[in-house]
This record gives sequence, structure tokens and C-alpha cells, in this order.
Amino acid sequence: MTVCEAPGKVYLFGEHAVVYGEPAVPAAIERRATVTAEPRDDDHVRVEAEDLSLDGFTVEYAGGRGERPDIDVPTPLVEAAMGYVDAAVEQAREAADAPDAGFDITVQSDIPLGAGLGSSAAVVVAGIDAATRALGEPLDRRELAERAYRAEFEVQDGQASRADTFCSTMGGAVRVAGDDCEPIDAPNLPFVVGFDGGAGDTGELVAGVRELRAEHEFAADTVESIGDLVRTGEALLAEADAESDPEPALLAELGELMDFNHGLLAALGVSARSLDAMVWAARDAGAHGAKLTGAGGGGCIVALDESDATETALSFTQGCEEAFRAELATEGVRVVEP
Ligand SMILES: Nc1ncnc2c1ncn2[C@@H]1O[C@H](COP(=O)(O)OP(=O)(O)O)[C@@H](O)[C@H]1O
Ligand SMILES: C[C@@](O)(CCOP(=O)(O)O)CC(=O)O
Ligand SMILES: [Mg+2]
Repeated sequence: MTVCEAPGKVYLFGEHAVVYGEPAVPAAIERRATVTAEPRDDDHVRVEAEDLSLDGFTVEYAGGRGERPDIDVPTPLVEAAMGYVDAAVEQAREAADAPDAGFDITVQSDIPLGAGLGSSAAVVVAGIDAATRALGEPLDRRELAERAYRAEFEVQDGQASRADTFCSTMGGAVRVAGDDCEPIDAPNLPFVVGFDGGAGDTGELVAGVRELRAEHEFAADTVESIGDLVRTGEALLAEADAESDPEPALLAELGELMDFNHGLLAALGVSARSLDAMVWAARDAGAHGAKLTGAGGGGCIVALDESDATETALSFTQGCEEAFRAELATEGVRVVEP
């Protein structure tokens, strides 16, 4: 039995624009998905994922005791739920050159699903790592990240960047632009997350931005402007001392860029009333800056605040279900049991 765990992430800035080759800077956070893989004697895959719940289904039964009911769960729902685990198993089979390998897989996660904290990437990264190790074919981290990206790309119908999967694999803060992925030195930033209890559909939201960008030059310019602000932010991080606490001036400047980034994402139509409310609650509480994180549509915002004020304000904000401090996960995917 092999157990691996991989972290989720927040975007300091650059989501969505990163899909079109602009740079982005995500940072891994100490919330992890844990995947257990146990090879089987046959080619079946059995998945236990207790965090996944279905919205509803129909059951038909004849009434005879001991008879199995016929449960009708719409295929798209099952596919949406299972897609990432399935794609991770496929990547592991291909990497280990074991097309018929079967597994018992268990997934457990403290990353909310579909909320912009990269639960899908964490599940895929930990899943491929656990399954390839279980087959005795561990991958180096670059190859693991690349295969995890391919899995996300496939499930999201060709609409994914390498940002989430590279960040979850490597840990810490990273910079991703197209296929150029590098870890970066960043000071330990005081991230506070607000979660509205909801989720957004990553594939749909990315497709929406893609359409807008194709239709309007000003939308394409907005995507480019996000890239420009990320380049400004990267330069600030590069000058900062990664070993000591961030200077107030650096936090103020990064916060300003985060605020700007949120405005541009809202212009591209990926914010939501609940996300805007949490962003404003954080700013009113004195956060250096706040923005939605990930695909948007619902889910999480991230703010910068070294004091408790933002977390407290968010916990009293209508529409915020949970507020928490997110520590930087300096270690990416790791083995829990060999
Ligand atoms: N604990 C889990 N168990 C099984 N699948 C999961 C788990 N967490 C996430 N997933 C998969 O990831 C999907 C959510 O990914 P996505 O929409 O990209 O949002 P995000 O990556 O922001 O959390 C879920 O629908 C599910 O398929
Ligand atoms: C919108 C996007 O930039 C980030 C999606 O992040 P998440 O899956 O919502 O955590 C898509 C991508 O980079 O693959
Ligand atoms: Mg995702």
C-alpha cells in the first residue's frame, strides 16, 4: 500500500491568463489531498472517495428482499466526479508501462472541492505519485508534474495550464508561463482564505473567458494586462528577502496588485457576488489586498493580512462559510507510507 499527499494552492496572481501563456504565481498551502494506492490482481479500479457527494439520484427496486436496487446516477455526474482520479490512473499505467494494472484507490482531502484551492491538481498529483510508486516505478518530480498536467488538460477538455499541478508537485511558490515552470524564492506571505461554501466549474469558467477573449479585443487586452501585473509582482518578489518576514512596503505593493487582479478577473466575468463580498470585507478589515483565487464563480478568496483582523471580519461576513489562515506548504507532494 502506498500513500502520498499533495498540497492545494492559492494564486497570488495570474489565474485564467496563465491558460493563454501569461505568467502566474501560485503558492502551495498546508491543506492536502491524500491518496492511497494498492495494486490489485485484476485490471479493475475501485475508488473510495468519501469527500465526493452526488446532488441526487433515482433508485428503482422491485421490493424483493436482498435484491440490489437499480441506481440511476446520470453519467455526466459520475464522469465529473471520477474524471480526475480516472485520468491519474491512466497516466500512472502509461508511465509504468502497465496498461492493465488495477488498483484500490482511496482519496481523502481537506481541500474544498471546486473552490479554487486546486483540489483537482492535488488529487491528480498525489494519485499519480502513489500509483506509480505502488507499481515500483516512481517518477521524478518534473515528470510527475508533466503527467499531472496532462491529466488535468484531458479532463478539462484541453483548457488547463501547468500552474496548479506544478505548484502542488513542487510546493512553495512557483512561476509558470506556458511550459516554462520554475520554483521561486518568496517570503512567507500571510495568506488568509475566505470560503463561501460553494464551487465553480473550472472547465465552464475557462471556456467563458476563452469566448470573451475571442470575441472582444478589450477582453484579450484584459488578459494581457493580468500578465503585465504578474510581471510587476514577480519583480517585487525577486527583490524581496525570502528568508525574513515580508516588509510592510512589499505587502502593500503585492496587495495593490492583488486588488487590481481581482478587478480584471471580475471584468472577465469570473467573480461572484459572494466572492466580491468577501473581497470587500477583507479590504475593509485592513487587508493589504484581496482577490478571488482559482477559476472563480464561487469558492475562495485570498487576502494578505499578518493580523487577525481579516480572518475575524470574514468569519462574520454573510456568505462566508469558513475563514482560515493558510500557511505556505514549502514541501510539495510527499510519501506518507512507502
Ligand atoms: N477529495 C476528492 N476526492 C475525489 N475527487 C476529488 C476530490 N477533490 C477534488 N476532486 C476532483 O476535483 C474536482 C474539482 O476540481 P476543480 O473543479 O478543478 O476545482 P479545484 O481544483 O479548484 O478544487 C472534483 O469535481 C473531483 O472530480
Ligand atoms: C483558471 C485556471 O487558471 C486555474 C484553475 O484553478 P482551480 O482549479 O479553480 O483551483 C485554470 C488553469 O490554470 O488550469
Ligand atoms: Mg482544479
